[in-house]
Amino acid sequence: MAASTAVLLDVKGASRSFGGLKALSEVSLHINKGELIGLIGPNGAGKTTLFNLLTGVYPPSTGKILLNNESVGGMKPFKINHKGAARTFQNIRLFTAMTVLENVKIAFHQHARHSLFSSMLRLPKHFKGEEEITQKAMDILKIFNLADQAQETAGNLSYGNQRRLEIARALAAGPKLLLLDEPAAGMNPNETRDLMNLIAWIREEFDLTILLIEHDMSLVMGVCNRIYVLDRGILIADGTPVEIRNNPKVIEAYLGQEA
Ligand SMILES: Nc1ncnc2c1ncn2[C@@H]1O[C@H](COP(=O)(O)OP(=O)(O)OP(=O)(O)O)[C@@H](O)[C@H]1O
Repeated sequence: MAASTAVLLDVKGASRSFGGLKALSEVSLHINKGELIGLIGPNGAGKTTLFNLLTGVYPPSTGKILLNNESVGGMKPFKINHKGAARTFQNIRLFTAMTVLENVKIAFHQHARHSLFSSMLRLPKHFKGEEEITQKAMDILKIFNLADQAQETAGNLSYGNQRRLEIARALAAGPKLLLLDEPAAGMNPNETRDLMNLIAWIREEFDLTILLIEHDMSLVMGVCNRIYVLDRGILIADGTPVEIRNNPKVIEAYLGQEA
């Protein structure tokens, strides 16, 4: 899909400190609607901190975050989620004792239209809502090839499938912006390739804009339109995959990590 030039996410000079540590310094970046953008950088560069600011886990110490032209910096996570930003976590966060289907349904419930009042009173509208949610959850599980395991306990899924279920849950919120924190971590090369194809596909299918943190460089280079590079809290580069691969600052940051 050709990315339109309308800006969906605009980060202006965002900083975040923890005590004396500046985890992010004056970071400015933007993502246009429909883009698939990579966010890379050595360990401790501030990638997850940026996700945490974008999703309301922490407010920025300074700076602005605009989602669809609306200032969302400092809003509570559920509010930003309702405004259209959903994420997955580096460490998988599922309800491991519940079924695969229940995991997705819970995510839907947070966005269900039927009111708390009708749910409490178990009005007919409630049951209609339940049926609809079950159907929608099953539809998403089908896309992720998890429908056959809908009644399986989530904790029993393979690691790769647990990661896929996390993304399925994030999609239940009907996001415009999907933030994926190392979605392929711990996957084998085949699982990783399948996942990347799936991410490219859901972007089209759900009309998504995606920001992806990933350590696997070939993977980021293969799927992303543009890439931002953080190092020690500072944005040191942005550009196309080819530009980033040849950028001396990026090469130095990564060599510095290995040294
Ligand atoms: N809640 C917190 N309290 C204190 N320090 C924090 C907190 N969150 C992050 N940091 C610090 O901020 C810096 C950036 O961490 P962050 O997790 O954002 O990096 P990262 O690029 O995601 O790293 P990795 O690739 O290792 O996941 C690190 O020095 C980290 O220890």
